[in-house]
Formats: sequence, structure tokens, C-alpha cells
Amino acid sequence: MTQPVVKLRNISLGSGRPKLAVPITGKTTADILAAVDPIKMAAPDVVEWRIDFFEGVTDAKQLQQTGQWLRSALGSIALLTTFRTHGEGGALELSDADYFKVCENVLAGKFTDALDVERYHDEADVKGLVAKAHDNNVVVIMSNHDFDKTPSKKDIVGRLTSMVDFGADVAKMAVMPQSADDVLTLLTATNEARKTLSQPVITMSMGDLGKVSRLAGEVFGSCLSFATVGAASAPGQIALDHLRPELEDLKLS
Ligand SMILES: O=C1C[C@@](O)(C(=O)O)C[C@@H](O)[C@@H]1O
Repeated sequence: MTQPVVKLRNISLGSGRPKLAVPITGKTTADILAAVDPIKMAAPDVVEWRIDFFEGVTDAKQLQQTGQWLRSALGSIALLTTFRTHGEGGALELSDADYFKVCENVLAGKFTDALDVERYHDEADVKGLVAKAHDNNVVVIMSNHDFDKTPSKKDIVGRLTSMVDFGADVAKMAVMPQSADDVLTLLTATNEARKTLSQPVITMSMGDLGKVSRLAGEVFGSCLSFATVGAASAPGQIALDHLRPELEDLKLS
């Protein structure tokens, strides 16, 4: 199946070499804004603001004000906003109701280009949030994370497929390998999802064993790779300065 290219501000997800995203994990507004200059020097395609690290995340005013400052500091770089729940590797435990409230506050603040929406919450709530994001012209990157293991190929493809069925513009899955076979499972699932799904996918095998998956997106079909400028947001992320030339070397002509 040919996937549509998903436009995220001035970049296209799903065509050419995988795009590069850098996380910001600052706790305070000052930390968050201080991260911007070094990141801009490294010139990623996307900045991911991990709001679960932000101490003002549950205060709508602080969240929206900081988001708006971040948005204008980033210039033309696309902004993805993510609240990663504790059960999926995030920094803060929130009730489901509070998770959806925070995501709605992000949309109401009108600062983000894309929103991460975790797939495994109540179906109606997830679909409602997707609809609100789309009403606000915000791209939905739907996600699921397994920090303990790598599910079977069938399971990974099934989860990515269900994200697309729930309205995701892009479907994302991060898993933890225990062996080289697990990394192959993730790559095989990615290749299959790329061939069968109607939307682009993002996948990664985490930790040191999985680093190769962060380099191989163009071959196997993952359209975005998370890399670091400063702090990492998940195990196995590679410094952007190293990853970019590697992706160029591996570019398909
Ligand atoms: O979903 C992802 C991918 C990720 O977990 C990684 O392994 O690079 C990092 C997270 O910040 C991001 O939200």
C-alpha cells in the first residue's frame, strides 16, 4: 500500500530519509527554553517536548505559556508535544482523566504541530482526542511503548494497525529487545507495517542492542528517528551529530 506523506509544519514524514527528532526533557520553563539554542544549532527536523518532565504540566496556564514561548523560540522547527505516562516509560504518574485533560490543554494552547496520543487508553477517549487534534490541525502520532520486551511480529503489526484504525496520522511503537532476534522481529514488523498500512510508521528497538534500528529506518520503513542534543528521553538514543551523517551514508539513491 502506498502511504500518504504526512506534512508536519515544513517537513514530510514518510518520504526520503528518516527525519530527526530531538527531545526536550527540562523540568522548569527556564531549563526548557535554555535547551533551544543548542538544539537549533544541531538543526533537527522535529523537537519533541516531553511535558511529563515539566513541573508545571498540570497547570494549564503554565503549560500553555511555556509551550507558546517554546514554539516561538523554535522558529521553523516542527514541534511534537508528548505526555508519556509512567506505565509507558514516562516521568510522571497521572490518572487517565488527567492525562486527557493535559492533552486537551496542549491543543487549547495552540502551540504544537503534533501531539503524541497513547493508544492504550479508553477507545472513546482516544478517538475523541484524535478528533480534537484534527479539528485544531494538529498531526496525531499515536504510540505504544514496551520497556520490558519485544512482542511478536504479529502483535507489533496488530498494534500499529489498530492505531491507524483509531485515526492516527502516524503510528509509533517502541519496544525493548532482549536479543538480536528481538531486534529482527521489530525490523520485520516495521517492514510489514510499511507495506500494509495506509499511514507512515515510526518504530524503534530501544537500548544498545536496538541502536541499529535507529539507523535503519529508510530501509525498513520507520520515518522518524529520535536522537539527542544533551539529555536522552529513552535508552539507546544516539547523538544527533553522529546519527545524521550515518543516515546520509545509508541513504538509498
Ligand atoms: O516515543 C518515543 C520514542 C522514544 O521512546 C525512543 O525510544 O526514542 C523516545 C520518546 O521520547 C518518544 O516519545
